[in-house]
Amino acid sequence: MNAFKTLDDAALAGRRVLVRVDLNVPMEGGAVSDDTRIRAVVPTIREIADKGGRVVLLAHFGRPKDGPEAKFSLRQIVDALAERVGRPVAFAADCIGPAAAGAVAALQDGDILLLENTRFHKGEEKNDPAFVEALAALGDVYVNDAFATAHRAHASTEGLAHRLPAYAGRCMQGEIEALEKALGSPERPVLAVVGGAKVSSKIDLLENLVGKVDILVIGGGMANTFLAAQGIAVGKSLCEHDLAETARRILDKAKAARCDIVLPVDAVVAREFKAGAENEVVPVDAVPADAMILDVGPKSVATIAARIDGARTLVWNGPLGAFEIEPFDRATVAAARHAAERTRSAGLLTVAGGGDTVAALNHAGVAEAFSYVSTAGGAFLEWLEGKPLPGVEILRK
Ligand SMILES: Nc1ncnc2c1ncn2[C@@H]1O[C@H](COP(=O)(O)OP(=O)(O)O)[C@@H](O)[C@H]1O
Ligand SMILES: O=C(OP(=O)(O)O)[C@H](O)COP(=O)(O)O
Repeated sequence: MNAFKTLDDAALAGRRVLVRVDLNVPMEGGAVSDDTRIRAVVPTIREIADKGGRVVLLAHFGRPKDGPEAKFSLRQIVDALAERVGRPVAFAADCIGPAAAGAVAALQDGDILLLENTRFHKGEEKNDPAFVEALAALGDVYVNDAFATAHRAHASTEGLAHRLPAYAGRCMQGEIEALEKALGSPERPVLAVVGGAKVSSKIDLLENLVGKVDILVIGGGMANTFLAAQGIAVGKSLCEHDLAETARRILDKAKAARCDIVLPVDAVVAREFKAGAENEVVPVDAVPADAMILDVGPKSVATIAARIDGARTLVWNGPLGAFEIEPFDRATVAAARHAAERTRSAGLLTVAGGGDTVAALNHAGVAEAFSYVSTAGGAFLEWLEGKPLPGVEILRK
């Protein structure tokens, strides 16, 4: 049972409906390379439009630092979105002000409009009341369908719910129901795999996670920070050296909580971040000073596979390597296929999430074989560690 209101409770006909979605999709060569997050919000968009609502979509894209930048523009998503929804989607070059107001005023019942990246305004991440007001002026009703961004207390994910009648969209509703069903009381041992590149925004949550899971495999860019914290030289690898103390604290907490931490013992290193770059496998304590770790090595993959064999539940966020560029996809693909095989043959419960993680599972051809795939990475992990998600909590009020 959900304590929050859903689209079943909302009067939508003739209303301007501000719908927060997560369109933070992976791109390659200017095109959407994995459309999972787009497809996830299509039911909500169509339902609101079919009920006569005027759909005004709010979303972020990437992490722009200083205002508008073409590479972070949602304009590049419009065609892919319109194609998946199967209807025209208009676009406004700003999410507040005259451009947005004009585009919203032009909408007829059932029309769909996407507003430019909310993060082009500093007020978004600050949840600034003036920015919330500017957004709220564009709508009569607020729907949050962005579970993957529900761990952020931003203007479009949290602030608006204070100002307008607020409802959960179908993706948000479905994610929470599915995660509660799958992981409400997970069978042990529970194995978590955490990798990826968002080290600073995800490392803190590992402190609670080690109290919830039996084994934590750390890979990807995240592993480099833990290796460096133990005095291992990681060359030019993606690594947040200033988080060494945090990493050491997490290792201590894990020991106290009897959570096994599994770090890579070998690595695939290269001197260039590009497909087909010359590479070699080295022990993690022999990374050349001018090279970077782009994947975990084969010995580490064998250890991860053995840990998967011993688990009853697997939760996964963050690729083990830079899977977008071959051959640095090998560990992620091998581990994903192994997990999928254990799901089929041994009833392992496999739950994975995150924009790039889902893309990696699709790349490995196993997303369908996992028990459940969430659109969310960081939000999924925070949900798992038992932390209230601001975007969800405000809907429950
Ligand atoms: N060793 C590494 N060095 C650099 N980037 C890495 C490494 N391992 C993984 N990555 C990158 O991490 C990114 C995904 O991280 P993240 O955004 O945290 O995952 P998700 O979107 O699934 O939550 C991918 O683009 C991948 O290339
Ligand atoms: O891609 C996202 O999260 P994820 O990388 O944890 O899956 C969400 O869109 C949130 O993005 P953010 O981590 O820049 O706030």
